[in-house]
Amino acid sequence: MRPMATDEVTGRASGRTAIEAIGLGRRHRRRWALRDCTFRLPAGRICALVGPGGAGKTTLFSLASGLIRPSEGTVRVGGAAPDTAAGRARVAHLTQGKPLYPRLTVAETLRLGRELNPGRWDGRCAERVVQEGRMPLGARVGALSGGQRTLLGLALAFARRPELLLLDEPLAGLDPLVRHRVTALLLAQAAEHGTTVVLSSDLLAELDGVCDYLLVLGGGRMRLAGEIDDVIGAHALVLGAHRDGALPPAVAAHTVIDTQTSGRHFTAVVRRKGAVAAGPWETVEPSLEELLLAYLRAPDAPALIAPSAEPVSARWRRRPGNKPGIPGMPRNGPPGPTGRTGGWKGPPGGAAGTRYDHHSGKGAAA
Ligand SMILES: Nc1ncnc2c1ncn2[C@@H]1O[C@H](COP(=O)(O)OP(=O)(O)OP(=O)(O)O)[C@@H](O)[C@H]1O
Repeated sequence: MRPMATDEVTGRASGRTAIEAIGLGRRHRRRWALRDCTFRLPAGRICALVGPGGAGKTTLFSLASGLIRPSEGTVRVGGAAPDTAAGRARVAHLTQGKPLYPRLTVAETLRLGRELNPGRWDGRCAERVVQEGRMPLGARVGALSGGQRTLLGLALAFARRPELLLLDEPLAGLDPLVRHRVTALLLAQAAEHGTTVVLSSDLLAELDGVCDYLLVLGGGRMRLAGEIDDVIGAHALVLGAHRDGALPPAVAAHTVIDTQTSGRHFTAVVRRKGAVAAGPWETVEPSLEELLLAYLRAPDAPALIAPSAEPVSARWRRRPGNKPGIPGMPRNGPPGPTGRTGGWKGPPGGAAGTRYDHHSGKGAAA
């Protein structure tokens, strides 16, 4: 089950934009941490930011929260530059180290949060999150568990009532039960306040139940962007027997992202060019984890930016040399009744033919 609040709360129907990056890049000396990064994140989504170590996730967060400035290109949060007062008011950023003062108590930390955020501090919200973590108000921050520190960081972030919450590896190092509590709280708070959340994580399997939007970075560039359902629907997982290591021509005719072989059997993740032809193989829909692993194993696979993730601002349309639409993808249209732009349904040919049953690991007729 994917999360979601109603369209009214999330702003889907209005087609609002949480983040828009155009040609965004950041260089450290001669090395690019992020390069030519162009995407849009619609407001109201719970978005997974995925990529291998060093892909540029932290750099993207730091640019979107105004901690650092771009070396090239632009990024806007809710239409404002991140390093302006309007931008800062919209964004809360929980960095990987969750910087908290270990000598302060929980109560002192919340008081400091209120003093640093005059006029926009929801103390009740902060206290509710702290209660959820069952942490005594008099406890020193340095004595809290990792999960409690994460919840305290989230309490400070939510109490600022941001439109956009950036969470860098919030689940790292937490045990499964605490991860479950943290994500449940996060989803409940985001739904209640209509907050857009971007969450980086290596826990690929767990993202599936939490997020409805996907950004995948690799080598400092955006490689996949779009609604998780749309991105998954554009691919197929094909399982069968190979002949001398070669995929059947009807399978190889699609854009092969990754192939794994075991004995005489292959498993291939392909980006479909229409429906995968029937044959002596099984075609199912990949799980999010299978899709992400395929892209992480194949750093040179072509990028896929779904229409909903294509910038919509005039700055993008006016950009010199910009052609309408991102190469290889259909053009963005106005938001439809569900807020989806352009009504993109993935490549022609409908669904992959069968759906993957994640519990049995088998394909089932759609
Ligand atoms: N301040 C800096 N000075 C020099 N290089 C940097 C700096 N910050 C980041 N980099 C480099 O930029 C690249 C992207 O780093 P970034 O931290 O954004 O990646 P990441 O995807 O968050 O990685 P991880 O998942 O390991 O945290 C890396 O090669 C990193 O070494």
